[in-house]
Amino acid sequence: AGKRLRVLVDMDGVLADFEGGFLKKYRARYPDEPFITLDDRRGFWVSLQYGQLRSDLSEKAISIWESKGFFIDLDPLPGGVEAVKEMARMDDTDVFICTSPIKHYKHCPYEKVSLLLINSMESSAMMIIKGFFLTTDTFIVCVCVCVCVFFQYAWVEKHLGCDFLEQVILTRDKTLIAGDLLIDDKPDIQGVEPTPAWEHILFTACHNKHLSVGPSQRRLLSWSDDWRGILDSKRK
Ligand SMILES: Cc1cn([C@H]2C=C[C@@H](COP(=O)(O)O)O2)c(=O)[nH]c1=O
Repeated sequence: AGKRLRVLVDMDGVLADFEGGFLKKYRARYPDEPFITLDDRRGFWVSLQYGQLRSDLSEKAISIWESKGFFIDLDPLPGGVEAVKEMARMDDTDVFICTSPIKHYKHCPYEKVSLLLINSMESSAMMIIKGFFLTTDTFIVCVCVCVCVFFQYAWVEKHLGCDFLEQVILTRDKTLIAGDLLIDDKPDIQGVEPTPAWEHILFTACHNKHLSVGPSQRRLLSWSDDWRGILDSKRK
């Protein structure tokens, strides 16, 4: 058998409709605040562009994807789940969901919930657990991390099934992950590894579709584009 092909697929913006889900929830939560249409989106970081619109809007934007169930509620992008399932069935092919956990917690509304949780659970076990954390808010941040990360995992289980949880890689540095292809909507994927093993296929999204990319950078315009041809081009 030939060498096994390893495909890394990003979640937000590639399989899950982060931008659409964000705009819907942002407008619902802040109906009187200015917003950026998907056509006007430029640059990967939503928080940055909202901050440029008005400085306080960055934190308001962040609070949206930190809110309960944001990730699990995201709609799948057309054809993504089907494509990943087909890859997983292909001979000599392994596919992993390679996604970054969120990094901001200061607005996580779970702070309130977890504070009640902690104060109510004054059991000995909780006292021991709390003892491990320097302060209660370290513990709160950890609760937030778990909860937010849980919802990112939960999306995979909901749309790809629980067996697929085996294929999830959560990392803030994708350059460390060995694979042949990385399909991701983020134009610049930086990390500690200057020469990552994978070829980055730029998945077209509202925020990057106007970007002119180098001649060597291949794009996948959507999941109805020829992703099978891209995989085949990497098979030895
Ligand atoms: C657009 C945007 C996203 N994020 C978080 C939320 C989910 C992860 C997705 O990262 P990815 O795995 O797509 O590289 O980044 C942010 O933290 N700030 C932002 O402005």
